[in-house]
Amino acid sequence: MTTSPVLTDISAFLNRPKIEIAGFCAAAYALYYATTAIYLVFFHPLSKFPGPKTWAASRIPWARHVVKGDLWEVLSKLHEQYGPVVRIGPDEITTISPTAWKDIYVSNPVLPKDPNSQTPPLNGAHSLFTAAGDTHKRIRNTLVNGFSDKALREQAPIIEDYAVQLVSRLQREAAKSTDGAVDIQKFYGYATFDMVTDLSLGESFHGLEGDNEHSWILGFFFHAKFGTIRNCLSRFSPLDILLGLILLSVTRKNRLKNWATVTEKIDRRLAKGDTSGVRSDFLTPVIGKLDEGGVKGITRKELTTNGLAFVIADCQLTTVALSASTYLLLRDPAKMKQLVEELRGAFQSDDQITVQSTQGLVYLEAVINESLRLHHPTPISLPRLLPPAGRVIDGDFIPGNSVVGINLQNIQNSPSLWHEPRVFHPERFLAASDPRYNAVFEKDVKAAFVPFSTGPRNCLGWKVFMAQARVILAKVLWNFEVEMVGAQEDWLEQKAYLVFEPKPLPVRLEKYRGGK
Ligand code: HEM
Repeated sequence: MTTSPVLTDISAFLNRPKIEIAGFCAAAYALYYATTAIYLVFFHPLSKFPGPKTWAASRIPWARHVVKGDLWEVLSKLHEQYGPVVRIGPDEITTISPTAWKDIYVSNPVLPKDPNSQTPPLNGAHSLFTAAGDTHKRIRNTLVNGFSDKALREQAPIIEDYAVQLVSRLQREAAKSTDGAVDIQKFYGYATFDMVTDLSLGESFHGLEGDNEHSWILGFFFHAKFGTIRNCLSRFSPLDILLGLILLSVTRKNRLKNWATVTEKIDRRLAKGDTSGVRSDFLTPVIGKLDEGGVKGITRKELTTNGLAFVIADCQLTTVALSASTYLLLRDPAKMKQLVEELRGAFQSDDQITVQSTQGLVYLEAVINESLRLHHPTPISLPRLLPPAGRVIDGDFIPGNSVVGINLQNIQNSPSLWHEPRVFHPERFLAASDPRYNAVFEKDVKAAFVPFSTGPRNCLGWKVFMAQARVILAKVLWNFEVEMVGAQEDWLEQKAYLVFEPKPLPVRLEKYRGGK
């Protein structure tokens, strides 16, 4: 039998010195990499969009900044250099065009989230954040009534009660602090954690009463970081699987314990049944809609996953937003004075400050909006995957299977859309008829400000957030004269992994002696 010439060639090749074989393989890989890069940069359907060539050729530059936590900052510079639409990866573009909101997040059929931006749930039960298609619709339809205006009115006592507790705790902290400094960011964390655990799981963790639950809050920020890096590595599989396995094994004990705690609380809450009229929370309208078949309502596991997701979203984002508002006001005493005058003019005593009574305080609302604009708690892109046929987005045809998104922080801070975008001007959000409004703000493109996203996947909890932010800020600034400790010049320079990483915000608090 004669040996085939191909096999003879292969066997001759394999008999060459190992160093030569390794060199050949390296050269072949380099050639493959170079030709792919040339294709991606010059011939790929996305090559018509501007952007750095290195980012078009490979995911590595993008991934480097995800891991460093400064992607939001780098993207902002790229938009200034290249314009409203920038190619930031071989298959991804980002836009800060306000007219793109509708095409990307609202138009039918709704574009799915980019799967690479999602950490799959460990137990298979989706939260609203990770669910897709009909599962998302079913879960959202079941939970939505817990977030209506009516539901919020009934939930208000829970929010108000913890805001009262926050003021007492701050008073105690200020009294016992040797240098008078209190890290207000930490206590905002406790207050929002207590509020949202009560609303989502039926009982609070009592963080404001003791310090025992701070590890949960810090754990959420750690998981946001881990999740972001894992999702980034899913572009370089199997690195994501490896990282996942290592971290999952390290955190396994803790996760199981936390899951058991949350499940136990949800079970206890469900056992209480419909408590409307006595006490309302996010679960009140869901009682009776449990369906283990997952056909109509929601399964017990899904309810637990969603309960935990609400806790994480609220506790992290609301804490970051409240800390940013406080910091920005402290840096600008004239704006702080405006707000304090509005609050102390509206309320003679602390107990008048409620979810309802803080509605319509225009300067307070302007401060919350301007803080969200300047320092969005999640300065991320909301990436969506195009169908294979592609789609026209904002007048441009985007080829199939590309990823497109709007970065919340970038669109809210672009000099092309805002007057002095990095300056704190709550006045820009006042009505044009308000004497404090200035015509310079007519340059602002308000359609760019969509901090809770839009369409069927917009934020379910935005009204809850606004209620918490109004009541907490109003109570703290009504009750205390607040002063910053140190200059804290670079406080806004924060790393972001899905969420801005918390930075301590030391303040001095002195009790306000006015009022009743
Ligand atoms: C400063 C506060 C908040 C901001 C800026 C914010 C922002 C957002 C944004 C931009 C999205 C869309 C995410 C995406 O498309 O990938 C979202 C979704 C969501 N948010 Fe919020 N959020 C805030 C607070 C809250 C709170 C307090 C809750 C619950 C108590 C909440 C619950 C949710 C849920 C469940 C979704 C997923 C909705 C869905 O996909 O159907 N958020 N949020």
